[in-house]
Amino acid sequence: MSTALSVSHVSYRYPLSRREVLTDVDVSIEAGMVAGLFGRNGAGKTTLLYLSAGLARPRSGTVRVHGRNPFSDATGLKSVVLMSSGSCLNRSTRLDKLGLYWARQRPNFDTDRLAELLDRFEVRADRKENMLSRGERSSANAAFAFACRAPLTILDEIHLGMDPVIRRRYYDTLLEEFIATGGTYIISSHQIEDVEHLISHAVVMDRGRVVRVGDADALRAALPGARSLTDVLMDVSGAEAS
Ligand SMILES: Nc1ncnc2c1ncn2[C@@H]1O[C@H](COP(=O)(O)OP(=O)(O)OP(=O)(O)O)[C@@H](O)[C@H]1O
Repeated sequence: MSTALSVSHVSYRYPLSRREVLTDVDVSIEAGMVAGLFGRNGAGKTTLLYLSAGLARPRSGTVRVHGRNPFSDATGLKSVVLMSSGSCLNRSTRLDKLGLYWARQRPNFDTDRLAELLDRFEVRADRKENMLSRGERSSANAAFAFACRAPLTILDEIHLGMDPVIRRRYYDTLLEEFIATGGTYIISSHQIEDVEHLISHAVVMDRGRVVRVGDADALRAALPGARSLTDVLMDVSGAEAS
């Protein structure tokens, strides 16, 4: 089995900040799985995903996507797509036109799939990003992420703002894409119960460190009485159930 994402001894501090937000992080995600990244607010999840997508360079350590450096290697960069619920798309270009542009930049981009998913998520393809509601923006981002058909797809809290109907369609699409492409997907979400049944591997972060990693069933089984990965998260962060 090949490794989709390999993060070794990565530490990171934001420019102008003196505080290290990632400390000696080691994560390895095998290709062809859906993995979940969990942790409390400020744990460092988005920062880790940012580095994994080559959007910043670690202060120390290495990040590899399918063996390539996503920060400095154009092939590595095209092997990964990271989308969140915020503003990820060009604001002033119609989504269908933007899809044509993305197709020129990304080798596997599927414009027909983009049109199909925008329709499924009820986002008009003739809209520009700056005309979308919060939930529609998340849905458009998800449609672009899936249409990339990248070897590694990273979805960072992308469900935020989606209504329950669209959210269910989004999770169904994730499963459908995974089965159809055999690609690797990393989902970061605080709604652990929503994604727990989709993932086979989990990474749990706490205060800039990876504190649990491995098979999701094994992580649950290792904690006596744990019914979900939320219990594992509560345990690692020393939080008491209310
Ligand atoms: N641009 C920035 N400059 C300085 N510090 C930052 C910056 N962005 C994030 N941080 C800090 O880095 C730490 C990790 O943030 P990050 O966004 O990676 O956490 P997270 O686990 O994704 O949190 P959340 O679940 O709240 O989204 C936090 O303490 C945050 O305050």
